[in-house]
Amino acid sequence: MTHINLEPQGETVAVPVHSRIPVDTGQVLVQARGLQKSFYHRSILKNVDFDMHRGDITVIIGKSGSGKSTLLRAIAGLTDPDAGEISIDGKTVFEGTTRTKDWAEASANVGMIFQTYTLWPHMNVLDNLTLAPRKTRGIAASEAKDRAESALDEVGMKQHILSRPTQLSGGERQRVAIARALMMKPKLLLCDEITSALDPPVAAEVLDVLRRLKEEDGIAVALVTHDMAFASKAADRLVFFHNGEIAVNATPEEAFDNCDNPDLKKFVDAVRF
Ligand SMILES: Nc1ncnc2c1ncn2[C@@H]1O[C@H](COP(=O)(O)OP(=O)(O)OP(=O)(O)O)[C@@H](O)[C@H]1O
Repeated sequence: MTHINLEPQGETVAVPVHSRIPVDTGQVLVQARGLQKSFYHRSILKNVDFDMHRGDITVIIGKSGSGKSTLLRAIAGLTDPDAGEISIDGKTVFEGTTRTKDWAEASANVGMIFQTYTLWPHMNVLDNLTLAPRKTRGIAASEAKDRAESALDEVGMKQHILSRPTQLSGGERQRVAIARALMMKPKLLLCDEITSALDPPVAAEVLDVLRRLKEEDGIAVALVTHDMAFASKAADRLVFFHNGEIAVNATPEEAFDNCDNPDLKKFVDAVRF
């Protein structure tokens, strides 16, 4: 069995890559323990333990269908696991098979962004950003507008506040989608293949936005991607998903250079460039 360092910071402790992650009460923002999810009797998440730390970008890689999006959707509250526990910012939001009383409040800390932007084409950028906070979170129109301006400023898109999504490039749309996710001032962003449709230089600009958010605001980011070059540039931690399990959780250097996990090596060779 491969041994790698699973400690996010501090001492080096070699543990088997398939072992459970010890509970970490330091800078941990998300803790998922023992997550299980099946679709039509097919097990997609098999006892997954997963942590996200403040100010870290965690990149999740793995074959198509291995369960990466299902994990993000479970953390975002878009898919209920069949078993396990999820806590966000110290509050248990999901336990066993049910959402806890803290779920609604804690879910405001989570922003999710998708490959397809999911922006309303008939609304301008301002309305795209303010609609949900006003309608579902009861935020006043003036406050929502202030937040939208500040979020668009963070991603360098303030000058497009009155544009429609159809007038924007793919990279600009994705930056608007990030701004929309920032409207509720989240502590974590879950990004599902958000650069897959973008050219490499545009993907790099989006990555710069995420880096700035992590560095300036301490936002924790989880990024699902198939792009190994992007993964190695972006990641503080790299999680390799294999058949519904986390096979490797390591720094990129450990994962790429020292890890002798044959499945990861095969995957890296298959998708690299
Ligand atoms: N709502 C659903 N109903 C039925 N099956 C589902 C559902 N959501 C996901 N699945 C199945 O679960 C498996 C894992 O899906 P998931 O999207 O998590 O994989 P992934 O690793 O993100 O894949 P990809 O890289 O292709 O996006 C797939 O076989 C998928 O078809």
